[in-house]
Amino acid sequence: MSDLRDPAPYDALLLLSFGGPEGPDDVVPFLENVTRGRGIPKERLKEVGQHYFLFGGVSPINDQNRALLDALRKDFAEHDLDLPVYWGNRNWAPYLTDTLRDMTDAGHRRIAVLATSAYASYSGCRQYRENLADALATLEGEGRELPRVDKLRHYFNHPGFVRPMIDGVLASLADLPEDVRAGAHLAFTTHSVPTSAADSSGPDPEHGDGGAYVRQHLDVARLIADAVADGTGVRHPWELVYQSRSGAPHIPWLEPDICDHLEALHGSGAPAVVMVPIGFVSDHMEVLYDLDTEATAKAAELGLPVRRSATVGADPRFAGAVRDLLLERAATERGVTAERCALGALGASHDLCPVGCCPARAPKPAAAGADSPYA
Ligand SMILES: CC1=C(CCC(=O)O)c2cc3nc(cc4[nH]c(cc5[nH]c(cc1n2)c(C)c5CCC(=O)O)c(CCC(=O)O)c4C)C(CCC(=O)O)=C3C
Ligand SMILES: [Fe+2]
Repeated sequence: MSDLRDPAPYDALLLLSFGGPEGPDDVVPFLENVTRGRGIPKERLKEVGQHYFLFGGVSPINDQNRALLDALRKDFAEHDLDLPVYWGNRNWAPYLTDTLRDMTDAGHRRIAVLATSAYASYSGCRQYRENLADALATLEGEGRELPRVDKLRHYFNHPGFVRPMIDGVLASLADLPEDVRAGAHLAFTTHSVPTSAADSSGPDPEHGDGGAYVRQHLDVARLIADAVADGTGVRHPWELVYQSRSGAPHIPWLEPDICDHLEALHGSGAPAVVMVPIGFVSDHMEVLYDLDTEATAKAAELGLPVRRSATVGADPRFAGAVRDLLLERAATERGVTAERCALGALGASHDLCPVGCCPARAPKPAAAGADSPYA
């Protein structure tokens, strides 16, 4: 086996995700897990609970992760990569702490972690690192010898993440009525976060003006828009907009919201819109409710033709990207130089979050970064 196909020092991969309810009885306890200590207004929680109840209390995220696990295992098997893949969540079963305990007891000592969030931000990166630190602290308290966990770098600009989304936009454009297709706008959407969280996202030198969070999304949006122009011969106007705002109304969050944006586009004469959820790795509830239900109803009310393009989900190219990220990091840990695949203007992201990367409002221990209390 050539060096660059060797997973050592890693002996397992952990897929780390958000988790979601699997039935009506799970919805309230799930929301309590998500919002513990986060100061989200009760009204907002009731409203979000309704989104889940509309879908029988089942979030799509768990099945999406099961499909990704299958795709990863298939990809690893096809590439003679003999590495077990586990799954643990922040907010619902299988819980991260339980999975990490199982992994430790199975003898895994060096674990690579893939979070189902592609970009820098407190919610998308440091919060997962805090969850890893919490889980390690629990296992330490139980007297276990701790494994080392390394979080794989951000993959927003990895070709295996970007290319399936380009195909998705091309498919959505082709699905629009021909008379409105050429004039269609592309509305790239991501999760809104407080502007203070956006401004402090990424390493310190990238703070300010939306931080790494906004810059990374703009880079992906531009990449997709350029590739779509190459593919269709039409340069579709595009914008980066936001969705799924929560929090108190007096706190500023990233804007404009997708629904306001659809209204503005309609008012300025745009004939059609493709909504492109670049901020989401798979069809989360935010995609099914906020885009496919709410924003699509808004567009229907306006008489504006819209389509929502596919998320990456379990696309085999994404599974290949995960293998690539893992082998790249493994080589780096062994002191071997590996190619760091990245499209766009920003280059490959760092392996280890530096001190002060995506800071929390209330500092807590976070694993798998330069400020980790663990080895
Ligand atoms: C940046 C970001 C991502 C993308 C990165 C990533 O994927 O990790 C993300 C993902 C997700 N967010 C999710 C669900 C929720 N997020 C909430 C609340 C919040 N999200 C925030 C940010 C993000 N969230 C923020 C700043 C808050 C405010 C409170 C806080 O600062 O923590 C709430 C509380 C109710 C509400 O306020 O909406 C819920 C229920 C689900 C599961 C969906 C499903 O079931 O399919 C997923 C994948
Ligand atoms: Fe969220």
